[in-house]
Amino acid sequence: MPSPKAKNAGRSGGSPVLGGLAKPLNRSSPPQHLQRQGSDPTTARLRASESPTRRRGSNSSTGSASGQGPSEEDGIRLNPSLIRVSLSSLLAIDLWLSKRLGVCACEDSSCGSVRPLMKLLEVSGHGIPWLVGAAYCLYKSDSAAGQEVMLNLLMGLLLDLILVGFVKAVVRRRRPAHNQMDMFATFSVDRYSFPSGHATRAAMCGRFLLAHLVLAPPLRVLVVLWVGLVGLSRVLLGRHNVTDVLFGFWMGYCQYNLVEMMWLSPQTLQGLLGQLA
Ligand SMILES: CC(C)=CCC/C(C)=C/CC/C(C)=C/COP(=O)(O)O
Repeated sequence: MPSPKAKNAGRSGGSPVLGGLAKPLNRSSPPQHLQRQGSDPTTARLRASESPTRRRGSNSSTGSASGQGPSEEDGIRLNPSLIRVSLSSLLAIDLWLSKRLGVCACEDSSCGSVRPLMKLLEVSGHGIPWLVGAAYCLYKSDSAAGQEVMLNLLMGLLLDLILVGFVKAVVRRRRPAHNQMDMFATFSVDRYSFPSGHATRAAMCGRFLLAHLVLAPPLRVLVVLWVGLVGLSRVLLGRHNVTDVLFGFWMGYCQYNLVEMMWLSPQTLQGLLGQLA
């Protein structure tokens, strides 16, 4: 039987790639007023090299007066679009992969038969069982160390709900189109998918259990396995994209650090209660 270890006791339309390159390509085409001066494309190109934009380019250290290679200015303009292209590509891969992995999204899906198992994992990472469970253990615990641990777990769970709700409300990323919105007990922000609340909770609670309960090695492995499976089930059920879950894991991991920093010791608690009374 594990015993608690108290802290004090120890979709956009066009191709993203084309979108990113469109601007630099447009810059090289001759301006309209130059084209009007002569139909000869060579003359137009020569006159284009005299335009203020070109002149500025030729003054730069890497210079492109001869029209060879990108200027420094081109480099500066290319970098942000390179970042944008990389992000768009990552997003496209994320959407594609998440759609392919959503094999339990409905009963008719390729792995629809394992959907009940995935939903069981969903319940195991839901906020309500965790809150009720922690409150019950707090009530039943007859040692100060146990009460301290359960109180801090409760605080962590509430903190998780607040932080995830805040990020979801700010980012407002829609859930995947193939998701069936048949989850039980959700808040209004839970129509958004970034980050996965189940993933943050699983990561935070997993770390919490490993740090504060004395568990036999097989049980420790089971906790880590459970965290991973809860995250995987979010994608298989079609509830989330892969990045929602990965970010959720990272956020939950950091949330645990926050819980440790804000750890309520019996002394702090007594002080707080004393101030309230
Ligand atoms: C006492 C109290 C405020 C309880 C609320 C518990 C509750 C309804 C939590 C929501 C859990 C939930 C459905 C999160 C969504 O998880 P995702 O992984 O789909 O983001």
